[in-house]
Amino acid sequence: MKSAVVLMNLGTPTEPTKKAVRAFLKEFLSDRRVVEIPKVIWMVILYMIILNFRVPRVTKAYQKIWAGNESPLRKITRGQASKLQLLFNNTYANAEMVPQAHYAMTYSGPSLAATVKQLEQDGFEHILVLPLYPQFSATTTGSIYDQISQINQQRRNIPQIHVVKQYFDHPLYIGALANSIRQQWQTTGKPDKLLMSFHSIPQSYSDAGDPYYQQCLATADLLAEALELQKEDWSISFQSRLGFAKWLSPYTSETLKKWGQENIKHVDVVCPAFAADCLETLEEIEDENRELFMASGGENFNLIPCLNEDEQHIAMMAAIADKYLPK
Ligand SMILES: C=CC1=C(C)c2cc3[nH]c(cc4nc(cc5[nH]c(cc1n2)c(C)c5CCC(=O)O)C(CCC(=O)O)=C4C)c(C)c3C=C
Ligand SMILES: [Fe+2]
Ligand SMILES: [Fe+2]
Repeated sequence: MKSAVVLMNLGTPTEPTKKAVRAFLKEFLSDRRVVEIPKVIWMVILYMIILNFRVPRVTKAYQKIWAGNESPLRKITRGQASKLQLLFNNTYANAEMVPQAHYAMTYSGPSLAATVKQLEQDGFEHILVLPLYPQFSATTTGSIYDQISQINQQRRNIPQIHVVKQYFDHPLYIGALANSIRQQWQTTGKPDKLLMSFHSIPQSYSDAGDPYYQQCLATADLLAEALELQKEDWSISFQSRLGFAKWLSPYTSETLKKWGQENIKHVDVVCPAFAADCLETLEEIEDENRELFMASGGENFNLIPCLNEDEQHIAMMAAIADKYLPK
């Protein structure tokens, strides 16, 4: 039986231009899973404010981090799929059983719908979708489930698709994160504080039952335990909020500012909710938040890279896939 694994991430502009950033934000922020404000009100805010005022600023930010001819998120996700393919090629004794590794994006493409269509045409009977979001949120993985439902609605004979809902507490994920942090500490030394910064979501989504917050806390506790950290050695915070409503807190920017003022000199930041470096890590943390910390008294700031194409990260993906794929 031919099987395939589709790694999924959020999506990203095709070019660092206002036109491409606008198209990406328009598609992403029109998803009702992402923004739950009543549609008519949100469309006015989106078209009058976000697409006019946010696009120029965000385009400049993408220009700063652009990697050659593409966005880091796309480059890294494609690299992850290639590395996963290599690992599959090297570990499956029976060549006919080697799964194919692909990648898709929820927004901007390559779309899951087009990827599944191609896989069906190529005779793949078993598809595993692995959203590269360790912590489940309706705003991210939930949208991927929606896209699979849409794919099924368009067919009489639906494809066999499994989805990995979450892996926030997977020992190989925690182990890979701990290893990447220890590696950083071998070169720059142990910091005064380790900040585990997760992408935020609106507080109201969490209050209404989105399990993301609890899963972030669980990841953070497991990571601290794996690193044998004491309570005073680390904190959790939430970044990348948009608009004026309350989002999950404490906010990363406020935490770093406060730490600088409290005479904490050396801080490392790790972003466990991101499987690949992207705008939110390379620009928001590496530039904006570094500047905030330094301006408020900090002296040494390191952003620990996301797991990206790290060997242990790819091995984790293969181990997760192995549980679902036919033997
Ligand atoms: C407006 C609501 C948003 C919610 C809810 C949200 C949740 C969420 N997002 C990620 C992962 C990523 N987000 C990225 C960029 C990004 N996120 C939002 C908004 C929400 N995210 C915006 C508007 C943007 C675009 C940039 C900006 O305008 O600031 C990215 C990076 C994309 C890239 O191209 O590099 C990722 C990855 C998670 C994990 C999450 C909830 C758990
Ligand atoms: Fe986001
Ligand atoms: Fe951001």
